[in-house]
Amino acid sequence: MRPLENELKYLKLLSKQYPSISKASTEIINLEAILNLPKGTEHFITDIHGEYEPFVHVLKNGSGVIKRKIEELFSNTMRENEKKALATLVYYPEQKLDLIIKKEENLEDFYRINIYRLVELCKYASSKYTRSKVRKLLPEDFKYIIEELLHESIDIKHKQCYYQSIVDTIIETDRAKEFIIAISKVIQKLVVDRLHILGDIYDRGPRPDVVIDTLMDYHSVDIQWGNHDILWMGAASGEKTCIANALRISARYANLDIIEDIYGINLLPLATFAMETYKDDPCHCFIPKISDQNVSTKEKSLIAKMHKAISIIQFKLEGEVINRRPEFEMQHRLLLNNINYEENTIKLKGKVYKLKDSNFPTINKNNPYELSKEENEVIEKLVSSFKNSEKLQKHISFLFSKGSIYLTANSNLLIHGCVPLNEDKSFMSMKIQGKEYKGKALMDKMEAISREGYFFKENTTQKQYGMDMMWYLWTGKCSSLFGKDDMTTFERYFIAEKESHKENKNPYFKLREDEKMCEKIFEEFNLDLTDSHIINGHVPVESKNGESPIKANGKILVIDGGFSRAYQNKTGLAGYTLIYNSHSLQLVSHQPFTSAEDAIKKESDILSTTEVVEHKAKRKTVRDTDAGKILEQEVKDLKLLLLAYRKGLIKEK
Ligand SMILES: O=P(O)(O)OC[C@H]1O[C@](O)(COP(=O)(O)O)[C@@H](O)[C@@H]1O
Ligand SMILES: [Mn+2]
Repeated sequence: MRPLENELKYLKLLSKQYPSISKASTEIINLEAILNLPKGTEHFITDIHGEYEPFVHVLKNGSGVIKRKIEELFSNTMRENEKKALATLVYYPEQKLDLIIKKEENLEDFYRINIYRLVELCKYASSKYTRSKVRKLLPEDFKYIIEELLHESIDIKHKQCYYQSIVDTIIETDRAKEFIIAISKVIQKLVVDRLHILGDIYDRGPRPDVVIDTLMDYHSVDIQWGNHDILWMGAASGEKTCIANALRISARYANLDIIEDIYGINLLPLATFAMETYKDDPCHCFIPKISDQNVSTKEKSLIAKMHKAISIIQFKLEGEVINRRPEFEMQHRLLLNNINYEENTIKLKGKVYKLKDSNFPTINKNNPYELSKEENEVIEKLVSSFKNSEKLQKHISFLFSKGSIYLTANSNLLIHGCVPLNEDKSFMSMKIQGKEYKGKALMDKMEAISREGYFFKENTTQKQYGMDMMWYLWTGKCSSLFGKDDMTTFERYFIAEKESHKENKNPYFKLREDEKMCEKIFEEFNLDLTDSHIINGHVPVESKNGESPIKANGKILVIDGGFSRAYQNKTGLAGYTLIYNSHSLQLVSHQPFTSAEDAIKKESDILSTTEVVEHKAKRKTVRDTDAGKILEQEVKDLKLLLLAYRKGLIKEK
């Protein structure tokens, strides 16, 4: 068969890279070899909520994968405590070595034994990758040495001397510490081929910035945005309502100093305004949730005032967005105009409730959504601080570049919250700029618009619309990130009756239990009906009440297990992670983690239980993955090129 004209053009281009039959056929052989290798391990983590310590630990131990490899490799040759020590060395090489160097009497001996063990472990962990892939993961400093050590077999007598001499030289030249650190990091990288973060890096916990810095340093990662992430993305774009919300949550969890110290956002204007405006107000509904005993009563009282000030600013600003975007259909969230400012009550869904707090010194009852002059100044200054925070901008542009609303990866659909559905199982639709969208198309559209909110020029209508969309994604009923009909923030602060706090989850959360519904979703996202899964975070799985994270006969996995300390009493756990290797899909549940310090000093690993969700009858190879599909296409193209060479349609160089 003769290639078509366009095909021939393309093949000529390809021939520049593979100018001869031998070059093209070597590449085919290489690609075929890669296609037959076992699929790399994927690691899924969600809802980190600023809890950097357990997150970093789970990342370092690969959800238990490193421990398992040590177990498999050294089961009969090492004691339990030695295995633990080796694992800790791989997780925290710098810190552990600092401790060891101080107290170890025979350091040389320690180095020799551990370098040997680490090289063996590294060999084992790299066995399913090609040499070229492993080479790419090696640090420049030790690239050559590690490669040599990995590919030498010390059982062969004459090579033993060679191996010994390399190790001796490492120790003699005083490079053992650096070498151990380097090879430990290579092992950490080898056990996870791809990391998926299913959203909610931000809010509630202490250091989301450390989480993002860690991710920026990670060798292979993608992110599915959570509602708390999009909130910060909107805030960094300059959207006032997002800024107010993000600050409100930071005040609620007493994390304001981090905003100042890490992101360099000046909170003085807000603090001064709050102290003046709510001077004699105890702001009792706004006392922050603090577990830290070191925070003084005075500090708490200041945070409560700032918390109230920014909350009122938020409610006013939300009114503005709701009014300028009727297509968001959020008019029912206009609450400030339902307050009876004389009687201190509010009318909601036909019922009158007493307000727990009725001191609103900045609200003009005739125009409750209007910001006071001072409030306006505060928020304008905040907008400028958020936009000019170099570190925040660096973090948020990383979320844009590595992230998306959803991702399909190796036949799995990854979404933080849900696929918005109606009760009748149809996809929920929303009118955007005059056109109806639903299902996959709705998510694609919302993502495209959000990107405009960050990347478009200042003061353009597209940018403003994009920024408003990010706020909608935080709280709107058609948002796949939020997945509820209402966010009852006002009610939670001001009304005692719990019935008013209720937020109804999208029907998806019930319907997803049904396998048929999952199949409909797979179809919508062009995924295979039999082999696919949906992976969600967002809603903590109440495992202590018997809820299972595995739903719809294994088609859905919900892995929000409560990294967030604030939610651990709900779940009874400290988080789930998911591992997808060439043999199986495994769910790992983690017990609370004390601290990195304990993990290093006491070698106390996180206690994790692994459950195999699905065992693959046939081991998955690279050929079965998305990357494999691309490689297969390359092989096909190269075969066509070979044919063209043989027929003389293209000349060899
Ligand atoms: O427990 P908190 O911090 O007060 O937050 C409650 C709010 O958080 C939300 O659950 C959203 O956060 P999540 O994405 O973590 O669920 C809202 O629906 C709710 O109003
Ligand atoms: Mn969430």
